[in-house]
Order: sequence, then structure tokens, then C-alpha cells
Amino acid sequence: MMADWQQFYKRSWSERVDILVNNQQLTNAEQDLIKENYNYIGEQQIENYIYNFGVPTGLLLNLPVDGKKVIVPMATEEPSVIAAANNGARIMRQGTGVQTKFSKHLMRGQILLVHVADVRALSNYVREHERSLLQCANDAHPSMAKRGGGAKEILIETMDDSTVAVNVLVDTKEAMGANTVNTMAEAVAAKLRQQGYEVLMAILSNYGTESLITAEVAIPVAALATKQGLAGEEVAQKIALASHMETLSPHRAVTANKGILNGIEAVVLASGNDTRAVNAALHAYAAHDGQYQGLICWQVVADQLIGTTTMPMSVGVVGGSIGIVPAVKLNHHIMGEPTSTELASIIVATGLAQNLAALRALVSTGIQAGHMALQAKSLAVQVGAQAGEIDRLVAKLNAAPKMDATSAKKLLQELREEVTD
Ligand SMILES: CC(C)(COP(=O)([O-])OP(=O)([O-])OC[C@H]1O[C@@H](n2cnc3c(N)ncnc32)[C@H](O)[C@@H]1OP(=O)([O-])[O-])[C@@H](O)C(=O)NCCC(=O)NCCSC(=O)C[C@@](C)(O)CC(=O)[O-]
Ligand SMILES: NC(=O)C1=CN([C@@H]2O[C@H](COP(=O)(O)OP(=O)(O)OC[C@H]3O[C@@H](n4cnc5c(N)ncnc54)[C@H](O)[C@@H]3O)[C@@H](O)[C@H]2O)C=CC1
Repeated sequence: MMADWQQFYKRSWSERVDILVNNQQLTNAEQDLIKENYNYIGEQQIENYIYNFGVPTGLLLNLPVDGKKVIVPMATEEPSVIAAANNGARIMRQGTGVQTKFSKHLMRGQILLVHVADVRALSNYVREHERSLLQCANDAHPSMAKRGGGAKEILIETMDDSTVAVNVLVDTKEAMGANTVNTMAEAVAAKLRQQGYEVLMAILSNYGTESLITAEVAIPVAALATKQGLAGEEVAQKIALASHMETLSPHRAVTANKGILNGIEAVVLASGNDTRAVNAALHAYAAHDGQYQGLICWQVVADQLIGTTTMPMSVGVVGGSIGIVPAVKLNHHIMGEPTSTELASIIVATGLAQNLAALRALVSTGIQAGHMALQAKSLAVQVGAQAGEIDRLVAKLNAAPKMDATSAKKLLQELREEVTD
């Protein structure tokens, strides 16, 4: 059987599908699913391609960011995330909206040297030859310098007495820049090798400490009042307490950051950017003070709830899969063709909206009320409800004392019996 899979990657798509079907004994319905979701572009993007896995995409409406109200496509499989983001944006619109600022916007390429006999001599060499090393980086990808970007600065970082990172800081303009920076870093690595240095590797760092964005939003506390009768002032104070809790407990902070990522990752994915790169950077930054903490801080100042955050955010509006995938192009069009820094601002503002809605729910009704009401549709599908049955089953589930698969199955059965009666 293993023989079938050998050189799988060299087979045509239809041969690959046949091998899969035969070996895993796929049903006709499963085969149809694969065939219906074949996509020519997907086949060019990845290896051992079989089919495109769809992620539902919905809209976050009128996200208030830097004086604009942006329509933001979010790609996520999780119920209630998009409703919550809209809820957060609705509340934020009653305040200042989100204001964002980048201090600088550079990507770091690391050339990692080992067994350096004389760190000071290396340092002197790099300082004396900074201009030619930067030129070497820029010659490896000249178009970036032509558009005003390119390698700008070199930083030496001594890790121990024989291990050194030579960091090349690159302005990648509208691209996220991973491939560009890697190309430049490898060129500088070759030059350092010529000088006799032992280069272990040359690769960008996803920890975007030279690409930090800060964001702030102020909301009148009155805007946080709940339908259930909790006063806005009380909700605001509790949100601030919840935020403080994230500085005390990494267990709580990880969950809060997961909630922030509900929004951030959905926009990163819909915009064709690299979710793993953003995720890794955010988690590292959440621990930059020595203890893992929540990425967003909420405080009550006079009659306002103030949300602030600083996070690394390296995303692009060109490059990678962005220019290739029609749905990604569509999403950029829906957002109004943002620049790379505008997209970063939209992503961070979505994180703020998401976190605000989650914390407001957590400190008032609890998360399950809103979340489970929206989860009901997925549960209905899970237990086998057909298109014409879903809305009625959801209504029954929302009125039921329990919302789980057992009750959903029972209610679906009842619903079908009602119809046949
Ligand atoms: C679910 C809601 C929004 C209900 O909220 P609600 O107050 O019961 O609903 P509402 O009908 O009054 O609607 C309020 C607004 O929410 C939006 N909204 C409401 N419904 C929809 C919908 N169907 N589709 C799109 N938007 C919707 C919409 O903007 C609406 O305003 P309107 O336009 O009516 O003026 C609220 O309970 C909420 O925000 N909950 C938070 C849910 C959440 O965070 N879900 C993520 C999953 S849980 C998780 O993964 C993370 C977590 C929570 O663990 C993180 C953490 O611990 O920090
Ligand atoms: N550790 C990581 O994060 C890694 C990520 N990747 C992947 O790399 C890809 C991103 O790399 P990039 O270098 O961004 O993409 P890329 O390799 O497509 O390069 C961007 C291209 O766009 C061109 N360009 C056109 N107009 C531009 C403008 N206005 N500003 C900037 N560039 C412009 C550049 O010259 C360059 O050729 C993503 O697919 C990512 O998943 C790859 C390796 C490692």
C-alpha cells in the first residue's frame, strides 16, 4: 500500500485523488466533495494538493478606526465571533473610535553567527562596513530600495561570548516581507562567510519589535450598560478588573488573548496574510515583560473606559498569496484597498472590538448566553437538521433548558414528528 503513496507529489491531481480514494476507501459523497472544491490556484499554492478547504467569511461593519468606518471581512469557523466583533464596534462607535500609531515599521532579518572568536572584532567590522552590508542586502532585492524601502540599519546583538546575531532591519513597504528579508539576510550571510565567519543560519524574525503599533479607544461608560439592567459604570469597572486579572494570571491572560485572536486571526486570514507569523509574534509580545499577560489593557478614567494596546503587527497588502487568490483581492476591495499600515490598524482595532465584547459579556451575562445562542445553528447542522429545519430547530434549542447534542437530537426528532402529524 505504501508503494501507492510514493512520489505522490509528482502525480497529477487526478492521479493523487485516485490514490487517496482507493487507499482510504472514500465514499462517492467524499469524492464529490473533493472534486467540487478543486481549485486551480490552490493547486499552484501548496504541495500534494487535493482540494480547497473553505472558511466561512462574514462582515464586521463600520469598524471605527483612524477616523474611518471600515467594512472588514472576517474568515472564521467559530460561531459568535463576528457577532461579538460587531457588538464591540457598535460600542466603540459611541466613543472616539480607535486611534492607531506605528513608531516604525521595519522587519528584522537575523544572520546568526556561531563560534565567533572575537565578538568585538566582528562588531567593529560590521560598524565599519555597515554601508556596504546594507548595499549588499539591497542589491539582493533592488526593487525595495527603488520604492523607498529596503535595508536601513544593522544592529549587532551579542547572545553569549561566541554567538552573535547580525540583524538587518528592512523597510518592506507594502509587503509583509518574509521572503524579501530572507533573500537579503542570505546575501549578507554570504558576505560574512567570505570574511571567515561561521553562519549557522539567516532568516527573518517574526518577533516584530521594530513593527509595533499602539492603539487607543475611549468609550463613555454609559455605552456599556446591558439590556439586563447593569449600569454602564458597573460594567466598565468590571471590565477594568478583568483586564487587571490578566496581569496576575497567565491562565486567564492566554484565554483573553485567544479571544483577541478570534478577531485578529479572522482578519489576517481573510486578508491573505500569514496567521502563524502574527500569532507567534503576539504571544511572544504578550510575555515581553517577563510574565505572559493580556495584550489589551482597559481602565476607567473619569466617565470613560479607555482601551490601550501595543502589539507587533507585520502584515502586507502585496506579496505571498495576496495577489493570487481572488477571494483575498475581493476582501481587500471590500476594506477599501488599505495600505499595509492601514491594514495593521484595522486588524488591531478588530482585536479591541473583539476583546471589549467578550469582556462585557463575561462580566455581565456570562459568555454562554450569547455564544450558545449563535452556536445553536452549528449544533442543528451537527445533529442532521436539513436546510428547511434549521431555523425551527434553533428556535427550539434557544428555548430549551439545555443546549447540547442530546437535546438537539431529541428536539429534531420532535420537530419531524410535528411535521408528519
Ligand atoms: C453574541 C452577542 C453579540 C449578543 O449580544 P446581545 O447584546 O445579546 O445582542 P443584541 O441583539 O442586543 O445585539 C447587540 C449588537 O451585537 C451585534 N450582533 C448581535 N447579533 C448579531 C448577529 N447574529 N450577527 C451580527 N451581529 C450581531 C450587532 O452589532 C448588535 O447591534 P445592532 O446592530 O442590533 O444595533 C454578545 O453576547 C457578545 O458580544 N458576546 C461575546 C461573544 C464572544 O466573545 N464570542 C467568542 C467566542 S468565546 C471565546 O472564544 C473567547 C473568550 C470569551 O473566552 C475570550 C475571553 O475569555 O476573554
Ligand atoms: N517566517 C515567516 O513568516 C515566513 C513566511 N513566509 C511567507 O512569505 C510570504 C510573504 O513574503 P513577502 O516577501 O511579503 O512576499 P513576496 O515574496 O511575494 O514578496 C513581495 C513582492 O512584492 C513586490 N512588491 C510590489 N509592490 C510592492 C510594494 N508596494 N511594496 C513592497 N513590495 C512590493 C516586492 O518587490 C516583492 O517581489 C508569505 O506567504 C509568508 O507566509 C516565507 C518564509 C518564512
